[in-house]
Amino acid sequence: MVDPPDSDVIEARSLHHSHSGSPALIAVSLRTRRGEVLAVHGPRGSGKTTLLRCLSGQTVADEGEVWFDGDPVHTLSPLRRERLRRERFGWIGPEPSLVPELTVWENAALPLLLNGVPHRHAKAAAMEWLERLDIDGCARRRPYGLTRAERQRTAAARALVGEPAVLFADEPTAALHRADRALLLRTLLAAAGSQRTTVVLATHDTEVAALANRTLALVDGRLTGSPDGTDAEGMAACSLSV
Ligand SMILES: Nc1ncnc2c1ncn2[C@@H]1O[C@H](COP(=O)(O)OP(=O)(O)OP(=O)(O)O)[C@@H](O)[C@H]1O
Repeated sequence: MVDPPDSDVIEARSLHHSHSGSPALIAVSLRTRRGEVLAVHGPRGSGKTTLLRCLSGQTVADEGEVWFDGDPVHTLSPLRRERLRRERFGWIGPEPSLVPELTVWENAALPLLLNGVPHRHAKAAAMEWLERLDIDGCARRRPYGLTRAERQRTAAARALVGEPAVLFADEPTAALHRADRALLLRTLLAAAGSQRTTVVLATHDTEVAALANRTLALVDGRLTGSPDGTDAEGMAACSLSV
């Protein structure tokens, strides 16, 4: 076996994955570094969601390896992978999937509450993120009746509240208007900078991908260009005007 990586937060080695016999990922290898924003850019159906699910341990690829901070993810039991996801990773998808019975702050605090953090601390942390996302005014409401942008901001707070080592963001702004996109992206990227959270951002939007430190292009399940993604330098130049 090849030595485990030491300084990379996430490393994927030669991932292959098929859905019902149809290949979605073909020999995908990549590395992330702590605190960087890595965009995986590709058209619809190119395999971005499948890749993020494999990297985050939601799916075990048919072949290949995923490592997190020097430890294998692909060999963990489903229970250990679930725990890893809950404790070290955050996830935000294109559609805000909130628990309808819980209030906005309870939804945002959920990862902490599930990890046994005392109620008072969990609420304070959730309120802080809701404030950063300018949705604290809705904290006591339930998701029903909120706009899609408000629900997505709540989902973003939930993804960030546990200060994850890695935030997986799968088309997080695809369903939002331009102004809402800017706030969400600004907050995600600021969080990455302030708490050294690594962000793996899947997007079909070149403007969004341009905000990342590095961009990898995924086409028909294959990464094009180098696995180190030396093809793009984004963040410093970005205007965050998306
Ligand atoms: N559960 C599934 N069952 C069967 N095929 C699937 C499944 N999930 C994805 N696929 C197929 O695998 C390929 C890659 O899909 P994936 O969702 O990973 O791509 P994507 O780049 O995230 O696309 P999108 O931006 O539309 O979400 C597509 O051809 C898709 O139709």
